[in-house]
Amino acid sequence: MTQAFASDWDVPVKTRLTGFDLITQPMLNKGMAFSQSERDMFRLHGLLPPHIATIEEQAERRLRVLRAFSTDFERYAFLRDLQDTNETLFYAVLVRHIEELLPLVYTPTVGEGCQHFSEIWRKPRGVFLSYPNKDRIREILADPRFDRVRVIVVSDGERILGLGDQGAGGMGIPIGKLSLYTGCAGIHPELTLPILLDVGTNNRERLTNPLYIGWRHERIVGAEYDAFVEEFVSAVIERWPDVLLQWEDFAGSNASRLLAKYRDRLCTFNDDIQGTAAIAAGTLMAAINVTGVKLTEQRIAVLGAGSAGCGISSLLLRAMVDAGLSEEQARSAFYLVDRNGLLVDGMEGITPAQMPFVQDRHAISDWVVDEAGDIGLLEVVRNAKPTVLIGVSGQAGAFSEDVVRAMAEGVRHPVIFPLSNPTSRSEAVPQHLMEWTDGRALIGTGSPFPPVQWQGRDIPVDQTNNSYIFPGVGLGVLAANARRVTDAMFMVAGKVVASMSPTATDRNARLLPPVDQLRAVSLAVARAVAVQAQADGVAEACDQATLDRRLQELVWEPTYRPYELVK
Ligand SMILES: NC(=O)C1=CN([C@@H]2O[C@H](COP(=O)(O)OP(=O)(O)OC[C@H]3O[C@@H](n4cnc5c(N)ncnc54)[C@H](O)[C@@H]3O)[C@@H](O)[C@H]2O)C=CC1
Ligand SMILES: CC(=O)C(=O)O
Ligand SMILES: [Mg+2]
Repeated sequence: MTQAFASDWDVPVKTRLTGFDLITQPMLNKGMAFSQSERDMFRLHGLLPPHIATIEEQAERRLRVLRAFSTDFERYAFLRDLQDTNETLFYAVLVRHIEELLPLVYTPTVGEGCQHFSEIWRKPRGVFLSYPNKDRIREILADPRFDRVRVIVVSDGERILGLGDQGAGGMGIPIGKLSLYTGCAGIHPELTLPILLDVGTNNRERLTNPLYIGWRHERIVGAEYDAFVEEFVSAVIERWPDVLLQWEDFAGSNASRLLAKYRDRLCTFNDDIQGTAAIAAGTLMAAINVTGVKLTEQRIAVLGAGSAGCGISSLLLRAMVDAGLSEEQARSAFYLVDRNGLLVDGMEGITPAQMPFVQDRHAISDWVVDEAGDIGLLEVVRNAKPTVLIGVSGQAGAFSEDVVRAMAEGVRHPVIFPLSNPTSRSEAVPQHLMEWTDGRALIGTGSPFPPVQWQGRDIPVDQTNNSYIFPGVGLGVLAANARRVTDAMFMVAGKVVASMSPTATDRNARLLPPVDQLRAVSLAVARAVAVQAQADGVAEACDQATLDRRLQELVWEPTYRPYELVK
């Protein structure tokens, strides 16, 4: 099949496939939308009912079925099946109904999809690199079907959202993330490849489930794990020297280590560290339009000092330094709280990523704490009076009434972002946050929530999720032909989202553009990221017109093109 670009929607797709072979190819199948002449040419008569449908009609039929299911998990399974049957139609439905479908193909329902991946597995999608196949990685990736791949999302399934180790079921995440690359940024599905590094699982439920599809073995760790990942990355570089590799949902200990190891060897980033940082920073910048508290005056408490917590803190620290603070002043504005409480100097087990954010014991020596001297989130909030509270701990309800009321006593407009996914792991429910702060909270959540009701009004809840960032970063990298991904590219991505915030012109408006504008957001992010890549010297310089043309060529619209038979 030839590559489809937006600009050549009327250029015929050339294929040798006919009959059943054609309609069972998800990327080529049009179902009942094959025209009469295509049915003649490709010997499709009898394989399809006689009616000739439009894509709009097909989309409507699928939507009716989707809406008739009683659970979101059934809807997830139905959409996965559609994606594996007729990919163009899947994206046509997704793009037209992004707000309704995003919670199904992505968080929260994708979490359930990963937990039950083995039960609903039907057709192969992407690549499973299982540890017993460690000597066949190059052979597997050599498949000509992957010749056009330009973006990979890879996971080892160990930290799936806030749901922990899902083993091979973690494949749901790379598939879901790449669906957003196409749905939000228009990157053609053929350019994307989901990969699952199946290195075992320590999840007993998965291991003892007779239907489990993965390698039935406990996780390999240490030198064996590192050698496997090294083999994978080397094979990727050899197969696709210019590919963009996105790491997703690796456990904290591996996430930052692997990023540091590989970020100078290929074009790569970790979405949980860097993408999350950009959307948290962008949403905070939008909140500043409302609160009027400058970035340099913010005090930031973060619950969960893992990949996302340290990534967010690092990017915000950089932004504060850019805004005029010294590094030391900026560091002192962060209060990172993990399982053992506030990170303070001298604490055991501090990781390199946490190190810049440990609080000086002397600086907090006058804090009022209980007799045992424990410094948990409540003590931090009472003493530090944070202006911003961010949750990336995966601990449902961790922003308790005590914590939130204490925060609301200390600041006029508490900025509260319970970012953990899926919904069941959110640190707070927005309606409670509104009630406990007398309507003063500015809220952003990782997963979608219904509007909050306050004083007779419905107030939308903004989804502070890296889905506002990574599709656009990917598109920008591809358009610029960037060789590396820099931190500045994420900073600019966050700023672009903030610049598109409705609060930029109306202080009473919501913080983020609504989800149904994700395509426009991704395009704006892509443009800025591509320009930043050039400024950072990781992409060849090109003029704006060239960049715009490349972006236009890359953005695929899910419509059917005419087909031509290759004899
Ligand atoms: N909204 C968004 O776009 C994103 C949300 N997330 C969510 O953030 C959460 C964390 O993700 P990562 O940072 O990648 O995971 P991680 O495993 O690297 O970090 C989680 C941290 O929370 C700490 N933690 C666990 N229980 C705690 C407790 N009771 N009190 C304080 N800290 C505790 C852990 O020790 C760990 O350091 C997940 O639920 C994930 O879904 C992650 C990335 C993006
Ligand atoms: C959104 C995302 O990347 C996560 O929850 O892991
Ligand atoms: Mg993630």
